[in-house]
Amino acid sequence: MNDTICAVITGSGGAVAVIRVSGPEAWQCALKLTKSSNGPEVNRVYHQKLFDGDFLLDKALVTYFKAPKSFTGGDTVEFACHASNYIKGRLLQILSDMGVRPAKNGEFSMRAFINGKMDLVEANGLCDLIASDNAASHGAAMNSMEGKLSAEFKRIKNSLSELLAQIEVRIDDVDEEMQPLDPGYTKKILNDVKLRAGDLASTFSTGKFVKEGIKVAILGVPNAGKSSLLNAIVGFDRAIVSEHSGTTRDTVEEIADFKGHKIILTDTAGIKEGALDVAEREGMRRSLNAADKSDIIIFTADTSKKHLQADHELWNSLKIKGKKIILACNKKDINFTPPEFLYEADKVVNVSSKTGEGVEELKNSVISLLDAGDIKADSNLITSAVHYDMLVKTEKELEEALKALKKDLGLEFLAEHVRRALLHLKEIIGEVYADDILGIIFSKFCVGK
Ligand SMILES: Nc1nc2c(c(=O)[nH]1)N(C=O)[C@@H](CNc1ccc(C(=O)N[C@@H](CCC(=O)O)C(=O)O)cc1)CN2
Repeated sequence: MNDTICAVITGSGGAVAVIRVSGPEAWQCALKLTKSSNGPEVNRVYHQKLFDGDFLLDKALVTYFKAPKSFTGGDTVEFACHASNYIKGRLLQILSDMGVRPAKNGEFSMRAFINGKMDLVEANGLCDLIASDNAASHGAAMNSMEGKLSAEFKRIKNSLSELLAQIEVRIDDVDEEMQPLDPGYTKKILNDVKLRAGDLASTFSTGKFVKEGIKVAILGVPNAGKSSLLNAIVGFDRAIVSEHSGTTRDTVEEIADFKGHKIILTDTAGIKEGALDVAEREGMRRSLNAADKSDIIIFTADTSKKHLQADHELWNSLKIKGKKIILACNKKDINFTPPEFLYEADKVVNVSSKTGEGVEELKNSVISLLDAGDIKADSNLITSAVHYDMLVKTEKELEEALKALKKDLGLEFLAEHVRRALLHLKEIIGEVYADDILGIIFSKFCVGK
C-alpha cells in the first residue's frame, strides 16, 4: 500500500492506451514525466507532453486524482497515451526507473477494497462485469458491482447481528435481571434468516450457468445428423454437412442462446469402432473430451437406420459419465419401434434438422433438465461458488441453532451457531478476512484491474 504501482489498464488494440499509476509517488512521477513544476488541479484532464529524457515520447491526456477520491482511494495519475507498443513500453520502463513497481493482477482493486471503496462482493461483481459477454451475465455482474447483492447479504447479516446481541447480553446477565429470550421470537428470526440465505443460495443453479454459459456436447455415431442438428439449433450453416460418414473430424464450437442463457454448443466427430487413422482417432478423443467437459449431452441417433447396435454401445459408454443425456431422434420413420435403451434417456426429443421440428423442445429440455432457471433482469444471482458454499454453511449453522433452541441446550450453544453463521456472511462481504486470502481472491482478477 505504501509503494507506487503502475499498469496498462486498457485492453489490446485501439488507438489509445491508458496507464494508471497509483500510490504516494504517483503525482511526483507525473510531474517529472511532464516536466511541469506547478501542481495540477485535482480531477482535471491535461493535454501534456511526456518526456523520455530530452526526447518527446508522446502527447497524452493526463488525469490527476487525489486521495481518497480515486478508484483505488490513493493518489492516482492516468496517462492516456497513443497505443504504440514502444510508447507503452518506454513509459513503463521510465516509471520503473523512478521506483514504480508493476501492479499485480487485481492489485488496484485490492487497494480499492482495503481503502473501503468497495466490499468483496462488489469487487467480485466488477471482475464479472469485465468478463461479461451477454445481457444476462452483464445484468448479474452489474447488480453485484452496484451493491445490490451486498445489500441482501448485509440485510441477512444485520438480522443475525441483532439476534446475537440479544443472546449475548443475556449470557452476560449473570444476575438474570433481564427478561429471558423469547423462544418464539428467536425461532422466527432464525427461520426467516435461514429462508433468505436459502433463497439466495438457490439462485446459484441459474447463476453459475449465467456466468459461465452452459456447455452442451452433441454426440453420436458417424452420420447420425449431429452437424445438421448444430446448424438447425444455431440457425446457420456453421458446420459442414454431407452424406458421407466422418465429415466432421474435429470438434466445432458455436455460441447459441437458449431462453436467454448462453449456450456453448460443441458438435463432435462421430464415434465408431474399427480401423481408424490417426486423425480419426484424435477426432474421437476430442469428442469424448467434449463430453467430459459438458454440462449436458445431446445424443443424436438416426432412427431410420439400422445401426442402433453402434448407438447402443456408444450410449453405454456415455452413460457412465453420469451426465444428463437428451436423446435427439433424428429422421425418425413411422415404423420405428424404440429400443429399450432409449428409455434410459433423461429426455427423448424427436427432431428434424430439415424442418426445425423439435428444436425448440430440445432447447427447453436443456434448460429444464439442468434446472438452469429463468433469467430475470434485476434480480440478485449468486454466480460465485465460494458465495454459494458460504451460504450453505450459513444455513447449516442456522439449522443447528434452531435445534439448540428446540432442545433448550442453553444460550452459549445457540450463540455459538449464530456467531459462526455470522462469520460466514462477514467473510463473504469481506468484513473479516485473512491477508493471504485477499491476495488469492484478487490474483484471479485481470492485470490492470
Ligand atoms: N480512465 C478510466 N476509465 C475508467 C476507469 C478508470 O479507472 N479510469 N474505471 C475503473 O475501473 C471505470 C470507472 N470507475 C471509476 C470508479 C471510481 C473512480 C473515482 O475516481 N472515484 C472517486 C471519485 C469520485 C468522484 O469524485 O465522483 C471516489 O470514489 O472517491 C474512477 C473511475 C471505467 N472507466
